[in-house]
Amino acid sequence: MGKSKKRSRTKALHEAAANAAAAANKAKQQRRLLEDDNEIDNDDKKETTTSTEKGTSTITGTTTAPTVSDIAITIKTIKYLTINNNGNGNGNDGDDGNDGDGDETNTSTNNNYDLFHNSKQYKELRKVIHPLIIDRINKVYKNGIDYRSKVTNHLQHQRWLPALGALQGVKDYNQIPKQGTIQRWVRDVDSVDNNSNKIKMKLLSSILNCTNVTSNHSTNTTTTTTASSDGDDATATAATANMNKHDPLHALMAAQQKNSSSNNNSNIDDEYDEYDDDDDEYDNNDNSMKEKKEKGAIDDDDEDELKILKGWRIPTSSLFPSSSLDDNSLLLSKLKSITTTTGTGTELNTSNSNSSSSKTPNTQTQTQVVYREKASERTPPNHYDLILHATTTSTICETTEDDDEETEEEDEETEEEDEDRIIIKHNIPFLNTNGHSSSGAFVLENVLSSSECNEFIEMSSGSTATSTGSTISSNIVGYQKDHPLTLKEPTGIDSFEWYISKTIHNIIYNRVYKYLPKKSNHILTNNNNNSKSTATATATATGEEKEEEEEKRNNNNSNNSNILYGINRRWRFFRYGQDCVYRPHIDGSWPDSSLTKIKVKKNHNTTTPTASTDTRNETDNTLYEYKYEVDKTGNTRSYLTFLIYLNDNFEGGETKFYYPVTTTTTTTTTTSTTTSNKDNNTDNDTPATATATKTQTSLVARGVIPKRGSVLVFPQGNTASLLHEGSAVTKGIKYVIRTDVLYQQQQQS
Ligand SMILES: O=C(O)CCC(=O)C(=O)O
Ligand SMILES: [Fe+2]
Repeated sequence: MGKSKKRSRTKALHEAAANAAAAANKAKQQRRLLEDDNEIDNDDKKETTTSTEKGTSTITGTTTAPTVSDIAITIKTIKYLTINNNGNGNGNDGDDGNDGDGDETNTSTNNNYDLFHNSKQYKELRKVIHPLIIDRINKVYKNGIDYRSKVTNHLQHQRWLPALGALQGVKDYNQIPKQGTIQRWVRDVDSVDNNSNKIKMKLLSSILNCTNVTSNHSTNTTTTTTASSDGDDATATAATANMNKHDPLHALMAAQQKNSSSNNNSNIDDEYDEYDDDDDEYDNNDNSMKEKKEKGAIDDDDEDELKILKGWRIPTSSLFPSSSLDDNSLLLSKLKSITTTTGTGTELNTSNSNSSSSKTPNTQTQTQVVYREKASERTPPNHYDLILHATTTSTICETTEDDDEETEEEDEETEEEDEDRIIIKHNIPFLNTNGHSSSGAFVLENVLSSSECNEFIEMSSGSTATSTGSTISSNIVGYQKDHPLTLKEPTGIDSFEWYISKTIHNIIYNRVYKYLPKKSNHILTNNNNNSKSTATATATATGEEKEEEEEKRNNNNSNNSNILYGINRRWRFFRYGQDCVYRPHIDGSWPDSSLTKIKVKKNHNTTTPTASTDTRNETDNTLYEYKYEVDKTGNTRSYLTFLIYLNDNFEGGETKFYYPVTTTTTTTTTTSTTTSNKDNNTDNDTPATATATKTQTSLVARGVIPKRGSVLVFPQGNTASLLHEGSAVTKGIKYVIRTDVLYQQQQQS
């Protein structure tokens, strides 16, 4: 590191220390002001809070005087009460004042403040509001400061550095965020300017660090340095090595600790709020970032925040495939039988629709729209409708209220046909070491044959392309563009949503069943607020409301054992064009989806499909309606992502995971202070050693290289918080199917 860098860091430390000292002194002064006024009676004093250890502030009922942070809260509260509410005392409305929710005033001036505290004219007012203040302190402390809402708020306003500070608070106070919250944070961080990649990585890594996956990968390094200088450098090294030099907050904390120990005060909650008071100053505009860099808070010279490792490839195996088995599979014949005879009557698989296989059933399977969500109603709004297709058979007309057209014989067939199939399960080594030992991420090789993959690609590609840019309005199967209104251009990741038939589900499920965990003890939460713009049918409540509902549901269910239920039949086909990337995200947990075929009435007219349901004339002119429902069971949630790779003849396009790795470096520095021994004319070295341990967390990215026909399975949501992306496809086109593995809460007897 250059000398000037070191100097600027030292300067930043001094500044931080000075700021901390000023804050503490100011708080102390205010405390004196309140006490000197004799307005805190003894009872109130007893009710104030004390903090026994960092991060746990409780109402103790002792007579301990307020801590600096109590006072800081008080000060902010008074500011709030006096300035925001004209001193009428109505501020005690449940708003936390300093919770970073944006309500704090920036217009307060020291003049107002001093006037309020010092002037006799406000004495009566001070008396009146004092109980309110105490009440506020108690309230804030009882609930603890919610650093999560601070993070949310800072991220929403693109205040990246304050967000980092608040994230540290979340971690230190062990405030585990909900799944939807983590997902939102990751999404918000995605908008960090690409030029500020360092801060972006830091934020992502901090987010991952404060999830309930507490342990990280970790490495230890021991470095021994011998310096024969005058000792100054060694002292400097030892003094700074204990801090994570990337983190301005750590520097600040260290400075505050130093300061607070001399002030005999070890609890300064405001250490996480260093940047709070001047939010605007730290907004993410280039100037402020530049300024921060100049102040040494962000060090460009330090090691990379993100280490990208070479992609991981499934070890090669010579056991399969058996091509004769592939070409006669029931799955293949089922796929080949699918035609689109509704709507315009366009035949989908012109080359295959007449192909005969020994197992080709006697039925014509058709696709039709079973659910449609208007482009403007999608989350976020899109230029294109969301269309869910399903296959239905035309020759078997059941009168049951069931969408599952298959016969029992077919069910048996699905079990028989895969007896010879060899599937290999590969645990993903880099997600299953150290801290991620319980991530349970794995790849199943050879779930689909090459021909089956090709058939899926052909089937999903359909005969339509949305090159006109208009929303598909027919029943024709085909990929659809994804173009959220917030973006100038489409994402380039086209999608096709298909509610697969029970037979297709059973074929795949039978193949993978024995490799899937049969039980999950995790609390499975639902999150319809998912990243890509694919919303579910029942998404009406807000994200927060849904999270609350979910939490209630989970609380009512003390036994969180969930048993394997099946694969979500709503499949999302994604087609990545050149350079397209599915940006870093954490997959959400989803409820089950179902399609019910309801016999409506006899009708001789042909009907046109409607938005959310579809009607169709069967051969006997019975009218059926297909009702797509989400969360019909009410107790089934997904816990694993199930990603099927349909091809691998492209470049790039890894499924890349980001995970924090903590490196602990112990540096022993030996300094020799040379004293001359005149008597025997030799130099006498008196070595002094200083040992410093430095812990640094950086983000590592490593991809799984797609292999055709294999399935990547990994935990979703906050069960593992696996941050990942579909990396850019650098050449060719990538096809995947994305669905989830569902688990059902066990009924209590
Ligand atoms: O395409 C990939 O490799 C990743 C896709 C993904 O993360 C998703 O669909 O949730
Ligand atoms: Fe994903």
